[in-house]
Amino acid sequence: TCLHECLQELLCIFGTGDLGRSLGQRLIQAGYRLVYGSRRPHSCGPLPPGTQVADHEAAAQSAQLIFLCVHREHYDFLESLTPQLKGKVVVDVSNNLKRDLYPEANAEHLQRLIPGAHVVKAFNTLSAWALQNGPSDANRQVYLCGNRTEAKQAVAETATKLGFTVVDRGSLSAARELEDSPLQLFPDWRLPMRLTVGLTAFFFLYVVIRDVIYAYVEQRKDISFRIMVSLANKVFPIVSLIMLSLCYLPGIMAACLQLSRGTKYKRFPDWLDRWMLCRKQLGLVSLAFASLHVLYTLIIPIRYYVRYRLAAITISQIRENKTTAFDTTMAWRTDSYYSMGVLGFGLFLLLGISSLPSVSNILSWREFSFIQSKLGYLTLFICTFHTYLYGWDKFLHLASYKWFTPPSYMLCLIVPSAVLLLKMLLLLPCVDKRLTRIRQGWERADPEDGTRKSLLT
Ligand SMILES: NC(=O)C1=CN([C@@H]2O[C@H](COP(=O)(O)OP(=O)(O)OC[C@H]3O[C@@H](n4cnc5c(N)ncnc54)[C@H](OP(=O)(O)O)[C@@H]3O)[C@@H](O)[C@H]2O)C=CC1
Ligand SMILES: [Fe+3]
Repeated sequence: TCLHECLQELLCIFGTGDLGRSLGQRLIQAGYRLVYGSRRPHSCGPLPPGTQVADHEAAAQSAQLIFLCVHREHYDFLESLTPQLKGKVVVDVSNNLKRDLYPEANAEHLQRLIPGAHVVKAFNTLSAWALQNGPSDANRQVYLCGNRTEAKQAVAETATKLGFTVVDRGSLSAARELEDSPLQLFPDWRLPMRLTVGLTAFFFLYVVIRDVIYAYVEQRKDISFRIMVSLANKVFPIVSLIMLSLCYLPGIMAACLQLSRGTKYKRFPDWLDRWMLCRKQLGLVSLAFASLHVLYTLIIPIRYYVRYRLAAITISQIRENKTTAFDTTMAWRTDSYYSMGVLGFGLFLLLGISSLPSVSNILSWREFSFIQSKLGYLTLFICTFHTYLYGWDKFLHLASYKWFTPPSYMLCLIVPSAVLLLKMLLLLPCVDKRLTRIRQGWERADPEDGTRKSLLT
């Protein structure tokens, strides 16, 4: 048994709660020997088979590596264990319920409590559930940080044996960041979401006032039922088209900045940087709204209101014994409008698919930028054209401007039209040549001046 015991390292876990049990089970499966340290070693419920349990003192004494699976609020009891913990590696796995709950990171607080021990922060980004199920593709990484390299190495070795990939994040001062990371709520999505909500609210109010309230005030007609489908199907494509243009606007602005500065070695303003970094999210929201537009359009024929109107028109024509003549222009107009919509949406799907990491990873940089830039502008152009076709001849009719306001789709066309116009200006041979020279660094390259290169190459 001595050989057996000497080969298998003995580890210790403080705390017999959810995480303590799950972690223990994994450690046993990986071939470690394990002793739990508990306040009540004789009544702590079922533990993974093959483990021992002792009081904190005895457990700490017997192992070199101790996982602390106890909430931060209860750390105080460790102070009395100072002699047993001297020189030991103590792993802090704790998380907080909220950001900035304490002035100090849990792991740093722990290191101050037991200065003789080597504290390593690790495993906190995994859940007890993930540990129990073993590492899966989506949850393979263990982040760790600590002040002592040997201590980190010991923890990294254990994590590797459990099948995780270890990412070293540096000294214990990185603990705060590691503790904050499970509490993050889609940080990259904040700006795009605010924009989406703002634009949606604005255009919704706009169409409610302009369509529903206007009809009520001017003609005493209640068409509020239109909010559910008709108005929704105005707001979604409008927001989608604006968001798609907003994807491409920062790139154009960056090019204009570079042109006016005559160099690429100068940092962009912060807001532009942040805007560029959320282009993917802007595009995805836009794609989601475009899909909604497609679905809403598909249900138009089964709407009660539409079927009622169609039947009413047909019946009145039968009664009056009349037939309306076939209008070829109308056929051309509606068909090209639908066709552009379908084409635009198809290209848009392609853009969305190629932005998936598994797809973009197999594309070369040139292929990726061809799809995202060339096909992206083509998508924007087709979707804008689709909207112009929808307006057709209404742009010049005074009757379309109720209360001197343009229809919502005309209002929204301003942004994509401006983006496309600017892009065409940038494609003019003389402008394009100058921009290429700036981006190749041939023109007034002064690296002294700038701290960062542009995101666009
Ligand atoms: N659950 C999860 O998915 C994850 C949890 N964590 C972190 O792991 C730690 C433990 O979480 P979890 O296992 O869920 O919590 P539990 O409440 O399930 O377990 C905590 C354990 O701590 C011990 N304990 C409680 N009070 C005291 C005290 N006053 N003094 C000493 N020991 C005490 C108890 O063990 P005993 O009775 O044997 O002494 C108890 O079982 C937390 O810091 C948490 O943030 C991190 C990532 C994921
Ligand atoms: Fe449309």
